[in-house]
Amino acid sequence: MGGGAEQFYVNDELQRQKRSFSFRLRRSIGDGGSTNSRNSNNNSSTCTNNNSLLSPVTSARLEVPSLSVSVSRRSSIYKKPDKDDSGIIHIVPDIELPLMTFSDQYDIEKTLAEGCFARILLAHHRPTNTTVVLKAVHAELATLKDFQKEFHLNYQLSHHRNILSAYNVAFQTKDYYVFAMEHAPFGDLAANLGQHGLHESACKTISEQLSSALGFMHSKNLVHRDLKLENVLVFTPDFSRIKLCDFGTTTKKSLLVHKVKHTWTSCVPPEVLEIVKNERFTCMPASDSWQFGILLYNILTGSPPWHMADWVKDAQYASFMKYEERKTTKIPDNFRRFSPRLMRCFRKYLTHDPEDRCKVTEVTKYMKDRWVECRIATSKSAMLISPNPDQDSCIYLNKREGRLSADENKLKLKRMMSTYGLDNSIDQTVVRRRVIEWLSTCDTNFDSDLESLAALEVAN
Ligand SMILES: Nc1ncnc2c1ncn2[C@@H]1O[C@H](COP(=O)(O)OP(=O)(O)OP(=O)(O)O)[C@@H](O)[C@H]1O
Repeated sequence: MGGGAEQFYVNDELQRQKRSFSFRLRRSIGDGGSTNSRNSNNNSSTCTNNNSLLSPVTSARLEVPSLSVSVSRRSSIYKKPDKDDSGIIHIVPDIELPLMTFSDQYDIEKTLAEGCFARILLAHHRPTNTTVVLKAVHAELATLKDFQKEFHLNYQLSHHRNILSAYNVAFQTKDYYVFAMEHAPFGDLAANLGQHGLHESACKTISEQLSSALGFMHSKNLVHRDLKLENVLVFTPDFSRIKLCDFGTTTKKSLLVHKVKHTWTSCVPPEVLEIVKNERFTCMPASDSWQFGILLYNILTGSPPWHMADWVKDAQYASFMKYEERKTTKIPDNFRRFSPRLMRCFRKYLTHDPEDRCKVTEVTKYMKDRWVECRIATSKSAMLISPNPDQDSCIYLNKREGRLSADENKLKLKRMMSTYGLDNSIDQTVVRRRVIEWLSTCDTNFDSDLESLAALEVAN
């Protein structure tokens, strides 16, 4: 950046794969570093780095790690973390942030969102004629170290196709620490969800991508810690490309942390809910697994399964916990719409004890199964199911039934009854004869009708 505002990095090896405005990936990583968590005044990992890694280049280009290269080719930066967790990704470099104003290089088009700590701005980067999103973190709400850590992790994780790409561009203004990232044209999952959730196939697509992103982070011994609808960005209307964002609370596994502030209580795992204020606890990937389970339920239904994972205060959680611990076989009402296979999956993600919780990638084993069933036809909660004709709901099935002709319905009923050994073949001739006899005893004026019925019988 130097006198200018941006920082650009070069990696000859990846140049071939660069996008239209892409750049080259820097490779040098300093020694030592420090990490602080924005939300947890604790701070847990300690690193320092004296190298200023963001060496400027002269051309005005934005840099983002190429997404078309597989992770395995990313040599030094993405080498598997050592057994002692000293993976290089955990070393947060001290980045010198040049002071500038937004208008030096950007036209701010609009504010996309105001997070708890940051403003998210849609901007046009004039020198490269590129639309970017600027995450402007309030300088009085975050330390420089917090900012450096979030930027560093986001940038380093950008190689995964389901993790938001950050450009290698960071600067500070009078009030903000700022870094640039790609724009998600369809906003976040919360904005795309609707009252009744999404179709099963969309949920499968989302969960597969998200579990892959989180699995990638876990393989680097990183825990996201703030998985929620608002932190999943949508790039295509059919959800075939979604990306995880917001690495402000991401922490190295096994470090001592404080609770994440400013999140939904429904997303807080039970073991974290139990922690008293200011107490610290060990950060484990199992908390991402929990949040993944909550998010999965949320996208399937449109709302979280309970208000908080406290079996004393929350009856819905209490009934799930009883079921999950096999103290009852009664499926909690709000889970009745799901197939046994998906219930098995939920049990693994939403196990009360974090030690027993599955890995975040477990969901991939359930992709071929049916997830939503019509089991709740008689339950009260049936009314909660989406009237959306694409939704796998009883309401939808009933509507569809209504469209079938009476004959088709009779045929279906016959087939179903014979499956259960209830073959009810009725001799129509006998029925008709009985009706004729009965009518003849009722009303002598019915003669003509009787005649026509008798004629019908002969014809049959
Ligand atoms: N690249 C992007 N493209 C489009 N929208 C974005 C992008 N990044 C963030 N947003 C929107 O801004 C919101 C806030 O972003 P982000 O979570 O990064 O900020 P934050 O201050 O860390 O939020 P919080 O701490 O409240 O979760 C997101 O939920 C999303 O709706």
